[in-house]
Amino acid sequence: MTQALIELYKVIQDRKDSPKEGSYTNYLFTKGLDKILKKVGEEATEVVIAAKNEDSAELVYETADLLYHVWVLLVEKGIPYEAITEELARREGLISKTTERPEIKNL
Ligand SMILES: N=c1c2ncn([C@@H]3O[C@H](COP(=O)(O)OP(=O)(O)OP(=O)(O)O)[C@@H](O)[C@H]3O)c2ncn1[C@@H]1O[C@H](COP(=O)(O)O)[C@@H](O)[C@H]1O
Repeated sequence: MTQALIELYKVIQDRKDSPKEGSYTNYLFTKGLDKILKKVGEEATEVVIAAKNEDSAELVYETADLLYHVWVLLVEKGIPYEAITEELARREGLISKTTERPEIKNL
């Protein structure tokens, strides 16, 4: 899972650095930040709708769409994927500590 997401981020970064004809990713970069933000919002809404419809296949499909568009946003904003993986790892550490100390669970 992590590796697939990292590979996807690298392909998106490569499209930004070396635009490719017919690339949907380059279409988004050409349109700019507002278009990318609109897509992130649309895809997030589609995730919510799929979940409410109890359609697992649709939920998987829309989640993949959302993850892709969020990665496009991060590349556009110049945020490396390591910033996300490190933040998740840091939280994993925090959650372990919280589990060991239930008295701070609600913090
Ligand atoms: N993971 C994705 C991916 N997920 C979703 N999409 C595109 O996101 C769009 C979402 O569909 P919509 O109907 O919401 O949007 P649309 O009507 O096509 O476009 P808009 O006019 O709304 O922008 C579709 O065109 C999908 O093809 C993706 N496009 C590309 N990738 C990956 O990105 C990498 C680079 O792809 P290219 O940029 O196409 O070379 C490759 O690894 C691809 O697999």
